[in-house]
Amino acid sequence: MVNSPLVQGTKLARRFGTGSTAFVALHDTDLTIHQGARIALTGPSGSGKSTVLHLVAGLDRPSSGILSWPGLDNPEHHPGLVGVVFQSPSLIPALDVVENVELVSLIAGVSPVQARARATAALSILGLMSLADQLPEELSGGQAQRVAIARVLAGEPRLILADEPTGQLDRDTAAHVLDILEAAADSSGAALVVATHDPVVADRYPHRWSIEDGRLRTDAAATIHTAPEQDR
Ligand SMILES: Nc1ncnc2c1ncn2[C@@H]1O[C@H](COP(=O)(O)OP(=O)(O)OP(=O)(O)O)[C@@H](O)[C@H]1O
Repeated sequence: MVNSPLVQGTKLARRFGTGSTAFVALHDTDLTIHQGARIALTGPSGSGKSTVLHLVAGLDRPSSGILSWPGLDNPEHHPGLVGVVFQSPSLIPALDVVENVELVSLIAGVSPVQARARATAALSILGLMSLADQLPEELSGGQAQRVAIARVLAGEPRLILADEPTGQLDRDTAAHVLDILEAAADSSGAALVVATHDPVVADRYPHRWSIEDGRLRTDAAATIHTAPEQDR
């Protein structure tokens, strides 16, 4: 359901190291991502964008704070519900496109027949079936990134996190990849958070989170705020 909370973070923080060399990559932060939200996460290099995405994706654990999934029956667990698109598509070279896309389902224990059906559906929805038999080395950078998005869609995510998904692409190709990313989110009803340096990319989304030195800021319409200064 749109507008009900999907993910909530309470006083999330990430510190690296200990003692005098400790580094705070994310200061205490409360956040909410609503079902179906569209959010751009902007900030300079090293500001903490990937840190935020990795925590929400469950790829990293907060040093303190709690991440929960109130929109799910069991709010503590979210396996397979988050799809992550990285700057580099990271396709497996020995597998063709449809095999790359179905792999995530196979690893999750889905039957081979159903995994192939999910992969074919994802490629069809995104208009990529013509690439199904190609090997990654035969794809352009933009095509490979679109296949990586199909791979995320085949996992049937409730949330898609994209970390500089167009950072290696020219403007026109980037726009095409973002169209595909948004189509994937629309078709699955997933919320979408896109981390980017690029204001043109950020302007595509109605909500804006910005981060500097591990401190998140937002516009009034967005769904995230940092803790008061005295709490940091
Ligand atoms: N494993 C780690 N150990 C120590 N410091 C780290 C580690 N991972 C990230 N950092 C630091 O945390 C800060 C935030 O890094 P992060 O990768 O989140 O930034 P970013 O905004 O995504 O940068 P970029 O846009 O360049 O990808 C940086 O100063 C980085 O050096």
